Amino acid sequence: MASLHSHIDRVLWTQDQISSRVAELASEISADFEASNSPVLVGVATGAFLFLADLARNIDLPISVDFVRAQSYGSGTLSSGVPKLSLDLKVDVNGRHVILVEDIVDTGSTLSSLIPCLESKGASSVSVCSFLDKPARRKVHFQLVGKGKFYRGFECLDYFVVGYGMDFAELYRNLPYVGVLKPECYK
Ligand SMILES: O=P(O)(O)OC[C@H]1O[C@H](OP(=O)(O)OP(=O)(O)O)[C@H](O)[C@@H]1O
Ligand code: HPA
Ligand SMILES: [Mg+2]
Repeated sequence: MASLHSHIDRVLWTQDQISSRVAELASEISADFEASNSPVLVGVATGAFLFLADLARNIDLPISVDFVRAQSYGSGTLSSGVPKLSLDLKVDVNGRHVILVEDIVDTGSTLSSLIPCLESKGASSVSVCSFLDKPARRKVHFQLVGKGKFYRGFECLDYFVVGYGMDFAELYRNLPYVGVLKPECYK
């Protein structure tokens, strides 16, 4: 049977490169907050699930973890521009520092919709930690107010990438590295 890996044209970040960068991001976050006022990591499902799990395990603070859901890509490679959001948090973020954890910032519309929602729930700051940032595709520039900070793992060139949580048509999220599919697999 053909391997999942045979669908990949090019690996952009290997498993080792990912784990060392995630550890660096976690150290930066650990240094930026006090244990007495530690952040809530809010993962944006589904794409952030692996990054959130790895990041959280490397943070040396008593953090809380929760999820929101956002969907704007469906089964293609283009954003609808209007993310469907589900914001049913279990953790009360009122008066807490929130870090929104994303797999990728692409057009910016998902974060531009989510950040004001977290602010309106009373978060004392909203930061973003995204594994990838693809500035070449940006259409909406998200704003971080006050102490909000943008942590980013790697800058991504203008490729539609898969792996480490990121999908094409709900597949390939389980690849432990990030790569680009062979052209025939995007059909
Ligand atoms: O900056 P943007 O253009 O808004 O793109 C980024 C968002 O798109 C992807 O989610 P998607 O909507 O595909 O849902 P998923 O997380 O379930 O894959 C990705 O996980 C980010 O959440
Ligand atoms: O490049 C991407 N890959 C997978 N999902 C995405 N969502 C936004 N951009 C991407
Ligand atoms: Mg997502």
